[in-house]
Amino acid sequence: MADVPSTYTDPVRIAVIGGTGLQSLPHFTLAARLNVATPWGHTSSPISILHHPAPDTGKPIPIAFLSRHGLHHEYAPHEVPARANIAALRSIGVRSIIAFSAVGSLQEEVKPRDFVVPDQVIDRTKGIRPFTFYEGGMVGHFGFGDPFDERLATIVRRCGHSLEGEGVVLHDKGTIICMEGPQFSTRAESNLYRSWGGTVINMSALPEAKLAREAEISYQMICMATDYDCWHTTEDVNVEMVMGHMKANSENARRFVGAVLDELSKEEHSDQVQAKHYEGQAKFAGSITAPAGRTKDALDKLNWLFPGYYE
Ligand SMILES: CSC[C@H]1O[C@H](OP(=O)(O)O)[C@H](O)[C@@H]1O
Ligand SMILES: Nc1ncnc2[nH]cnc12
Repeated sequence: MADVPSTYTDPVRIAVIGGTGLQSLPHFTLAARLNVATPWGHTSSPISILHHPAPDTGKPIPIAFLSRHGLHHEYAPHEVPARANIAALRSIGVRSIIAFSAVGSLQEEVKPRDFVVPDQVIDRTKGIRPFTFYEGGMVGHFGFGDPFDERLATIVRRCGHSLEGEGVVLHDKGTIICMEGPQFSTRAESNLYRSWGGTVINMSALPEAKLAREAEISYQMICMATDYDCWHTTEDVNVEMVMGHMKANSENARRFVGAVLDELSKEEHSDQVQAKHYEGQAKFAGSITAPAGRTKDALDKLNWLFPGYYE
């Protein structure tokens, strides 16, 4: 462990944020382990740089891996330093994130161990988590009609379907209810979310997805159902249940993520992986504050994230 490099000079374009029960990607070669300090503090775990052979050229492609809740699951959902995580990933070059999440199912047809590639989110966090890079003297407004990147989702879905019949069941769309936690929902809440059309529920899609959008990073969550929350006739959700299903299906989760990384490592996805379609958006979205109203503190922080964007 001690001789793993603590720096990595090439840009790293693709990252995986691992969630509950997916705290590492053991089948990859560890090339470096980075501790990145950002103006928003430290990341929830060191960033592992993993080498992954591109299927078309055999060339090693670097992948960044970050554990959302820390190496030992020590950060509760509301304590995850999401701004530091996203800022640190952007600072090493990341422009595409595959984020993994263990979720409760709000619909009968989404069974425990099924995968969902969601396309919508309903925000049920309570405003206690820092949720933007733009504050304290710089205002930014970003479109969030589609909270995930549909182009990335298309690739992810194709990879998931290619594994179907080998233990992977995939639902192509779904609305995540992102609740505050750390307590699970009441039965009344769970039924309310079902009536709203919620497909699955977690505690971590937000602010992660919002911050990725502000950072011009293409972001898609892959969810794996671990329980039926508390609306179903089966046993109410508990941690043992979540961890049990995650453990039992972790090999499929890793195969799914591995297939996505294989695909994204191909040269043909180079523009997508670099999120060329988002490039420069923050420059305009964040220019609403006239220079006279910008504070040095806000400018310093945002110029760390986007060198040269703002004066
Ligand atoms: C341990 S159950 C609740 C916990 O699991 C999910 O974590 P993640 O999204 O990081 O996989 C959920 O969001 C909660 O944080
Ligand atoms: N029922 C549930 N509610 C919120 N987050 C979850 N993560 C896994 N199961 C969950």
